[in-house]
Amino acid sequence: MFATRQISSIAKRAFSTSTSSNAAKVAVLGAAGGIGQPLSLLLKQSSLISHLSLYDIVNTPGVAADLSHINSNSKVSGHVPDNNGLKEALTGCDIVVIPAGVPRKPGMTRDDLFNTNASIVRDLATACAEHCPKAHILVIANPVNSTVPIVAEVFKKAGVFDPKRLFGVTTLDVVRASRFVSEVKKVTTEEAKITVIGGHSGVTIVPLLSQSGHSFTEEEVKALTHRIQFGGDEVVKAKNGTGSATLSMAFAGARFTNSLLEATVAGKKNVVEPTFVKSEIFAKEGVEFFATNVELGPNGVEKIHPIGQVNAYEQGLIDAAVPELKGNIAKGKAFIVKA
Ligand SMILES: NC(=O)C1=CN([C@@H]2O[C@H](COP(=O)(O)OP(=O)(O)OC[C@H]3O[C@@H](n4cnc5c(N)ncnc54)[C@H](O)[C@@H]3O)[C@@H](O)[C@H]2O)C=CC1
Ligand SMILES: O=C([O-])CC(=O)C(=O)O
Repeated sequence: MFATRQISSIAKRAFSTSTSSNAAKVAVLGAAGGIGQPLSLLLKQSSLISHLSLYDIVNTPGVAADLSHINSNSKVSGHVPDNNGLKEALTGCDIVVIPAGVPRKPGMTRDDLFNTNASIVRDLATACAEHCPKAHILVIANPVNSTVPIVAEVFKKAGVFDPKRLFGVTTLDVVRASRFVSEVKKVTTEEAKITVIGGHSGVTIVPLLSQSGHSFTEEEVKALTHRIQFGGDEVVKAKNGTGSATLSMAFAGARFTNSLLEATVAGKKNVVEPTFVKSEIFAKEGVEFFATNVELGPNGVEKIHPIGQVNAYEQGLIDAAVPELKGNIAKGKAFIVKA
């Protein structure tokens, strides 16, 4: 009893109270986890964040106390479920980033996480729809191809869905693609900007190497495509049962969040990031969400870029991705819209 009361009073405490009006309240849900902690550390460095609100079912008071000693200008608060912790974490939020959920172990697919993560994401989305219905929602929790449709359906049910404000975070795929291509072509990562489209699992990850400006042998294309599609598996295998990518994901999640902050809070123009959003590109094939490069603006999605020119090999990859994506999206949707 004493311990619970003590934790909740610490949990509600906000630290380092300087704020700026030209900055946003950003919540990280799952903030005490493998991704959540380094992501929160990276976001603590942003001058475009006035309040960093950390929520998890455990340990956020400690994470918040620790981060609050960093002398950047944002306030940090830590919240756990006690005493309306989720409501306090979310109220007034401009951006909510969701890395809450279990990671893979070797031998699992991302879809194997559905049974556990679907309900976690549904419940967090329900709270967002109630307490910060206008916030931009950035979904990291896997399987992204299904968790993004889950958030959409929860928001639709609550009558507050704005497709311009819902993003599946696929940034890690382009981060990996850039790094892997830079290694093969012996160029800097700035010189290796790779478009990746589709979704975020296996064959739904479609790198468009032909658009990079580099030339590749057929073997290079096949090897790079496979490595980009299954880069997550490399980390899962190397971590040997202790989780999946956390540090590179935190880097990628911070990159996307910072880009969105630049577009929404700082008014920067021509901010483009790849992301899995509601899109017309394959809507006729029954694929409601699709990742392409997206221009971000003050209200979130400003303009969805078309796929552009692809070669026959890439067209084959797209043809394999579309039915898989369709199934993943339908599964997420059906979890909320019961027949
Ligand atoms: N989109 C992407 O590119 C990537 C996605 N991921 C996914 O991100 C998710 C998180 O991965 P890790 O941080 O490594 O896992 P983790 O297990 O280290 O951390 C997850 C955190 O979520 C918290 N959590 C669980 N249920 C919660 C709830 N109802 N409310 C709030 N917090 C809750 C846990 O307490 C834990 O602190 C996984 O689903 C993983 O597959 C991982 C890497 C890349
Ligand atoms: O592979 C996983 O399960 C985590 C993930 O999404 C990634 O690293 O791309």
